[in-house]
Amino acid sequence: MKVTVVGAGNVGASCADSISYRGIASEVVLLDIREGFAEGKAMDIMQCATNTGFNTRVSGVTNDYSKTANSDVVVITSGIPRKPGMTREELIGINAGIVKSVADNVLAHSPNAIIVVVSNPMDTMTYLTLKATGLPKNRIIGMGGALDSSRFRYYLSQALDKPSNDVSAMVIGGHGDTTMIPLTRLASYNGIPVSEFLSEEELAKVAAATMVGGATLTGLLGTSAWYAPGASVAYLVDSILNDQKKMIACSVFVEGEYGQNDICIGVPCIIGKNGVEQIVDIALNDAEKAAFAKSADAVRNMNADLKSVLA
Ligand SMILES: NC(=O)c1ccc[n+]([C@@H]2O[C@H](COP(=O)([O-])OP(=O)(O)OC[C@H]3O[C@@H](n4cnc5c(N)ncnc54)[C@H](O)[C@@H]3O)[C@@H](O)[C@H]2O)c1
Ligand SMILES: O=C(O)C[C@H](O)C(=O)O
Repeated sequence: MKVTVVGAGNVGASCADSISYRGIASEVVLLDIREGFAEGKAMDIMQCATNTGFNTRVSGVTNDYSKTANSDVVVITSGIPRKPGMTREELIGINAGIVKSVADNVLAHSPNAIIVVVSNPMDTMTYLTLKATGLPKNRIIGMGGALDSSRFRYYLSQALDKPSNDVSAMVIGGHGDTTMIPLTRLASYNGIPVSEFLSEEELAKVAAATMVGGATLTGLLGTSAWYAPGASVAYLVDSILNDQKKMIACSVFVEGEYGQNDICIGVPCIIGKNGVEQIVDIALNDAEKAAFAKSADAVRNMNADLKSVLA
């Protein structure tokens, strides 16, 4: 199985590293516009093979899409990241043009690929990719919820002082500092509601930390995060290529689910060889419904800025 990762920067390279380290695909192509950069990242990753024991072939190319031909999955990470103090939404001006041209190039060489969109503002870039390519909605998946959910589980595990893998929790809604919805009511520690162990105040703190998880890391690092984003993409790609049918919160095109239409937003999805195989439309309580409607409005407003790119 072949995966192309467009953008060999922090997230793209980390994603290629995670996919090859875990043997998820037989071939990974990294593509970047910076001369020699993807080639260098690919060579560095390949030189891990004997120490970590993987057999994935990783190669890098400078803007040569012919080398990406017939990819099963294409991950788009090209574009600029935010700096401390910025929101993801501020990246739209530069990233929309990049993502659109990349999506056109990708499709010309891999007409059957499933596309995973990572570039920010991710929900809007996912919507743009869907509209610009005209691909069926099951083949365009925005990655954000997998990362936000892993951060939610991390913060819960810190508050519980227990391992993250014993915690089950999901974040839905937009992938933005104010649009994420950590589903605290449904989070559990080994099947037991977390509210049995943490006070309302502690849970509110965990939810707030989750929502600004990306901003916190950007403040510490000077640019946005990459290890957990790369690993989250690999987790999603694994479910596609190996038809695992995992339930993962992804930004997908909704048509009536959660009371919304004509936007891409984070909802629980069954992810398998056909991409998005099902949207799991669970019953939210009134507060969660209100939060989802507000999040959807913000995502919809952002999409309005795409008019000139999609014209
Ligand atoms: N969805 C998420 O959960 C999530 C997580 C982390 C980062 N991101 C986003 O991913 C994007 C990349 O972040 P990063 O930290 O890897 O940035 P980065 O600057 O390290 O890497 C971006 C790379 O894209 C390349 N690039 C730019 N234009 C290109 C084009 N037209 N074709 C091919 N490559 C091109 C650049 O040369 C660069 O190497 C940002 O928009 C960031 O906000 C999203
Ligand atoms: O925070 C960012 O800007 C990057 C990414 O969306 C993240 O959540 O790490």
